[in-house]
Amino acid sequence: VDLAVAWLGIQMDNPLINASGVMCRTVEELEALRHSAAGALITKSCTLEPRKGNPEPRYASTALGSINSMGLPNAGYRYYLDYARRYDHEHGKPLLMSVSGMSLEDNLEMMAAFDEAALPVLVELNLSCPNLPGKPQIGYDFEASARLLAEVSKVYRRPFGVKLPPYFDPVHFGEMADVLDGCPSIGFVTCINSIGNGLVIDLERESVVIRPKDGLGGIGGDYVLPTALANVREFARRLPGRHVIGCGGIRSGREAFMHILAGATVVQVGTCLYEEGPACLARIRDELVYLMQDKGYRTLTDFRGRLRTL
Ligand SMILES: O=C(O)c1[nH]c(=O)[nH]c(=O)c1Cl
Repeated sequence: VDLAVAWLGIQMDNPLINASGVMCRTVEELEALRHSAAGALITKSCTLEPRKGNPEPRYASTALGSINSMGLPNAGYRYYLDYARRYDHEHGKPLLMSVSGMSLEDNLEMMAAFDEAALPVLVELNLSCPNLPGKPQIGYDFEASARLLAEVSKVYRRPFGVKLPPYFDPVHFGEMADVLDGCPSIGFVTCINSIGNGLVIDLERESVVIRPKDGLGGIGGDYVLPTALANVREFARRLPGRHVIGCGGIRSGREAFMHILAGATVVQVGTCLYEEGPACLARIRDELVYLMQDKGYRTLTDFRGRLRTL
């Protein structure tokens, strides 16, 4: 069995990447990922200036997944750009960079800086952070998304990707696919970000479990798998010439297989990585190999996008 993937000019020996935000905020965390079984790694979404993020507790796990309202804590884009400058792109694993500006101007300033640096990285522009009080998710505003992508394409002259929030209606799948179809620079879409503004309740304490936003936060883990798979399949169908990165609910080789069957080129692991640590990537990789062997598949292309309908 061969798990190799070649896409958008990068080669990965397996399709597993961390989800942006998990185990990727500091150089130490990124180096731990680089030494893990990950096929590639992505940095925490960065902003123009460093941010402390929301007050804690801002992350909690449950039996079925996680809730977070981190508030974009990060070291600022210069820190991640510096890491990318020192990175051994030639011999190391591919490096992806997540960008999540607090405004159009901030996004343009950061993307221009990444363009100027001309590093062999892939940029994932985050349209879907659900945890900035008072700020709507760009990904749910189709005109704002189209404007942002048109402006970014002028300052960042290479293919890049977007991190999308989950959509829940075929009309919205279509409207966002039209926006992305109209932007030739989009080489990939990552589906999905956490399901925004869920509420987890601690029954004993009769209380919420995170401090920000009176307990509201993005939901990840088992809760989101069906929604993640639907978004992967719907965007892969609507954007045949672009890659889809599957993210949401992956905690074993089984869900990784499902995402690829639904059309994902590669997949990202979030909540499971946060809870279990980088060792889960080797476990998931091996589970995927065994599952492919059981099913008689030799490569990912043997089944990618071949989800049967009834
Ligand atoms: O609160 C966060 O930092 C955060 N949390 C998420 O679940 N998704 C995001 O894109 C971001 Cl930016």
